[in-house]
Amino acid sequence: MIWHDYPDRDLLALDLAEVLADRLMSGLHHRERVCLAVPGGTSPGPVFDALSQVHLDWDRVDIMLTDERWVPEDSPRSNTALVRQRLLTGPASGARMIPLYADGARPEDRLDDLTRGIVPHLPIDVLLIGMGADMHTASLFPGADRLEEGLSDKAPILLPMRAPGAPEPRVTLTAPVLRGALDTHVLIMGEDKKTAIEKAAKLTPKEAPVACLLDGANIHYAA
Ligand SMILES: O=C1O[C@H](COP(=O)(O)O)[C@@H](O)[C@H](O)[C@H]1O
Repeated sequence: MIWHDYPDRDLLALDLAEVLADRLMSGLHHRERVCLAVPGGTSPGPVFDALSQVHLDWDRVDIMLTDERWVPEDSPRSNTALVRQRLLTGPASGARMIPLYADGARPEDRLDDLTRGIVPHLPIDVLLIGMGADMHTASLFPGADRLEEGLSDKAPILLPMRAPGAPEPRVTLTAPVLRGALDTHVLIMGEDKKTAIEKAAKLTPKEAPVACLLDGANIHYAA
């Protein structure tokens, strides 16, 4: 882990947005298009606000979520809605969003379509990812029904996931896809998450799923 401490959450958001923008720009020097994967949940909003205002060639950026809750876009729990409202706005509105949700009663109904949409954009160039205090990352939750499959080196790209700690079914990128990212940034805020990530570094991914991607990852932290 490469640890980056920030004096407060506002500075973290501004500085991390700058780091991500730099990495995207350097990717765009070498490739026609770059892929940025981002988390949902409560933490990344301020980073999205800052990143969306940066002037770069957003028309050449593909954005996908690390995971999605199986809820329609008008739900306050939709990660897709968060990205549309806070990241795909201003200069960044030129970016293309790769869907991780489609109409269907269950994630299984649309998994193949969603996977087909993701494949051409891999590997992820820049990965921003979150973590819950229970050490889940993306929607790889401790105790989830398909966690073992999601952590396996042979995992498919995308898996449905159901877990005691998740109020609705999920879809999630799996460990090999997340580990395959060229550049990884974990965003954590609050003492409870600091304690959790330090603990996770000493556990197996089955016990602490975030452990599957900590090797060489940049951890961005503010209390
Ligand atoms: O449910 C989710 O939780 C994690 C952590 O979210 P936070 O609210 O504690 O920041 C998030 O990374 C993931 O994308 C999301 O679906």
